[in-house]
Amino acid sequence: MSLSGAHNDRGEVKVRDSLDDLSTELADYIAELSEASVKERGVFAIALSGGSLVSLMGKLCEAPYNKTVDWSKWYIFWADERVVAKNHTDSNYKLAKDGLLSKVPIVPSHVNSINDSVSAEEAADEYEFAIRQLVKTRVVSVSDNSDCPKFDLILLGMGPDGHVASLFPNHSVLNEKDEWRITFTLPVINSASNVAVVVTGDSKAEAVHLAIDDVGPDCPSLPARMVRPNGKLVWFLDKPAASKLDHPHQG
Ligand SMILES: O=C1O[C@H](COP(=O)(O)O)[C@@H](O)[C@H](O)[C@H]1O
Repeated sequence: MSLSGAHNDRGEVKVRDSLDDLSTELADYIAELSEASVKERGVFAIALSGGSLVSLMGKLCEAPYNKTVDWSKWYIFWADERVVAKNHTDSNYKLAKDGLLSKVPIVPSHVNSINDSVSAEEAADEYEFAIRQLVKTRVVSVSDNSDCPKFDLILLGMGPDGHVASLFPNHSVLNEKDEWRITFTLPVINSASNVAVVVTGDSKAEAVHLAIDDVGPDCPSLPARMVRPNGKLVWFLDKPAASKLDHPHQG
């Protein structure tokens, strides 16, 4: 059984029975957004995270998606990256390369990863500069309200503590208004046309509840709750992750 529906002002919530169903739903969603974006803008600017997300995107490497998606129009970014060498096991670039990018015909020059041979600060500055250049040429759109990039899609996972990307609870970077950094800050995430948060497992159920349900002002700095894009927000959950929602069948 699959369920989906609007969940107050916290976006659309899709709950799937199995990881297999969730992966198919996610692949369909990404493929549809890619098609719409290529039709409208000629390109698809997508930002990835680390963790379990990449393996849940695995169906994109299989039929029919591997043949129907216009990979030549994809521009890849990372919403979350660690400052390590690109061949390091902690590298989100490596994770995506091994699990996705090496399996589909993405143009190598469209892959915007960090420079791993400079300091964290320099890498952050370079990454922001590179994105600004692509905003200038409209490979990445620009927000209607600020100079922030407006990615066609930002994909996030969430930790059991409610962190998204590398935005952890009670961290000062949650208040960042100007800098984009290597790990995207909230102004960048919230400027996207589409944001999907993909969460599985019962260890995340409480954080999912706190991020989505009407829980009052008790957890103001839960990063996942601060994801409120100008565009569309969709939650992809398996049943264990959705198990503490007030109305898991709402909508
Ligand atoms: O630490 C991180 O965790 C989240 C969630 O990862 P998951 O494996 O539990 O899905 C991930 O999205 C983020 O990129 C990473 O830095």
